[in-house]
Amino acid sequence: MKKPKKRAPLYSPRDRENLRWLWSRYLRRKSPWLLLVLGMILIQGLVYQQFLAMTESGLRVIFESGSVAELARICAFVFLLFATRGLMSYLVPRVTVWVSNDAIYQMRRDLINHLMSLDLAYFERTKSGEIIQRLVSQTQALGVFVGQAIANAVRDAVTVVIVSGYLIYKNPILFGTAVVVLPFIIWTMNYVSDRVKVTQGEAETELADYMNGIEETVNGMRTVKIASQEQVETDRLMKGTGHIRDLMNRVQITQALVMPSIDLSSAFVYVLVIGLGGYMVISPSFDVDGAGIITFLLGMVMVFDPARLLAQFFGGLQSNMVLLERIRRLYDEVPTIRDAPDAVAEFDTGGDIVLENVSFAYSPDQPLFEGLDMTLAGGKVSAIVGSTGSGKTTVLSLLSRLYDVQGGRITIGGQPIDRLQLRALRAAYSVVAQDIVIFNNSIWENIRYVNPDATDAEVWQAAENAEIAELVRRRGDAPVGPKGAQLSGGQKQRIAIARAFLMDAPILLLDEATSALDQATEARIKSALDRLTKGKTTIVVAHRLSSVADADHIFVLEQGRLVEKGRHADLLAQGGLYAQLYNAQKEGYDGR
Ligand SMILES: Nc1ncnc2c1ncn2[C@@H]1O[C@H](COP(=O)(O)OP(=O)(O)OP(=O)(O)O)[C@@H](O)[C@H]1O
Repeated sequence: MKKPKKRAPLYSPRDRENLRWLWSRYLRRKSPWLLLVLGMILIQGLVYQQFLAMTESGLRVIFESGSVAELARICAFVFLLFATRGLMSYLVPRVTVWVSNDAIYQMRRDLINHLMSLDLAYFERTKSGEIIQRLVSQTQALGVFVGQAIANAVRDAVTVVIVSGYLIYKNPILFGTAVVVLPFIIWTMNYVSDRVKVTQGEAETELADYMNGIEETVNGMRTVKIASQEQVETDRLMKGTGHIRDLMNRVQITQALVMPSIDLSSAFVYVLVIGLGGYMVISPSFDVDGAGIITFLLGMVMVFDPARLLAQFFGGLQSNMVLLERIRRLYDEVPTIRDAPDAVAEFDTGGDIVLENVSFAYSPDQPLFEGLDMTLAGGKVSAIVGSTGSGKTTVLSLLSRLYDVQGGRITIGGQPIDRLQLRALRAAYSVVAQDIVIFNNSIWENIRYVNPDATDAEVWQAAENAEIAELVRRRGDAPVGPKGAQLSGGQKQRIAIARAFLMDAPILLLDEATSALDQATEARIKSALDRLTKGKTTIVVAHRLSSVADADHIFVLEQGRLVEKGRHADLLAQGGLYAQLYNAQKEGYDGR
């Protein structure tokens, strides 16, 4: 048997909570202004009521007394009334747009701050399209909703209430008969709202996927072209485009149902008023005249227009509830990596870095480290080697708390790193990472990024040390393209090395820092790096074992386990994994 479909509540508790959140966080502080808006809207509603009263008097003057002077007075008053309404129509949006734009500004600011505080893991599981969409289009749409839609809806509601009140006062029987269509209107609104809400949710998800797809294609254009996958990418994007078209059609077609149903009900009401109202004028048992009925009909017209807009507003409200929920959900994400309440900024940056019984997994079903112990001696060069995927980069990520250990602890100079202020901890590292982030700016600005307070001389010195000064001179202020697209891999790597020189932090993390350089450049940079690392705690991750042969300590990882440790010569003598890897590479270089 088919289960009866349960209707989702029109405004779920979560919707109500979201609205409360929006109000208390972004709008309440503007309450005096909003009260002013409400006052102006009330005036607009009263203008309509007064207009109806004036019309009725005017009609009586025409039909009964025939006084031209009286008629002129009424006309002047009606003009004044509408001039007042016009002034309010200008002032209301001015205030509401200002209030809403400011609220959206605050919301974007909070979102940006919140995003910055989130863990790296959040960005690894969230599509960037989704984040962009929240910050750009969803907040914008919400702003328009708050600034225009709500103000208009309040104005319409006030008009409906005031004019209806007046009509009830004038002719309750006629009004009571006319509002029998109300349940039909409410039913239509509910039906439309539910459908719009569901479809809007699907459309938002589809849009985020779409944006993400575009971003992936644009960023991966090199691979797309080399693999001749333009058609595949076109098809993929077109599929998303088609989905969005279909979903938007569904949303808008559903919303379009509102208008005809209201038109039909208004036709019903007009016929009723003319029929029943006309009968009341003709019949001697009612004290109603022609002027009263004409005015009543005019009043019904004046009520129906805002009522129709109100119904439309309720249709759109559901979409905005979806947007509000999406934005709000971002706040449900809480950073886990943050300063402990008693975190300290001072610590012995030159001390040993010790991993004690560390366990860590990116996902619970795939543990990487289980009880890893390592001592990376302060002031010395430690190398971490091992086959690909063995966990070398992860060790560096754990040291800088990009992720937190799930068991055991990491200390620097005896101080657990989760007791240190994050800022202070991260400022202790100069990092040359594998994934180098280059901004679409000049090379000079890219180097300076890590230390905006550095002097020109310091930036030049860093560029000289990293063997990139010549390129800086040649390119001048020219931007390097999105993500440094106009640079070679080795050039990007030298920018990263220059940054490390400029940071000049007490601990150096070098993850495959020179892997993209030719041997001559590598040799030159290495001597500069040797000067940089002197006396500093240095941790080097490298595949090319010859480049770490002179490290003070070498740690060999295999699938997250520490399998060997020692100096180069000792490890070779042991004849274990290190010796095997070294000999295999040596054979490769020797071309045998
Ligand atoms: N952000 C991540 N989310 C989930 N799994 C990850 C993530 N980063 C790495 N891994 C997984 O963790 C394991 C260790 O990765 P890691 O990058 O530390 O290895 P590595 O030794 O540095 O490798 P390589 O030499 O290839 O750079 C790998 O199996 C990898 O697939």
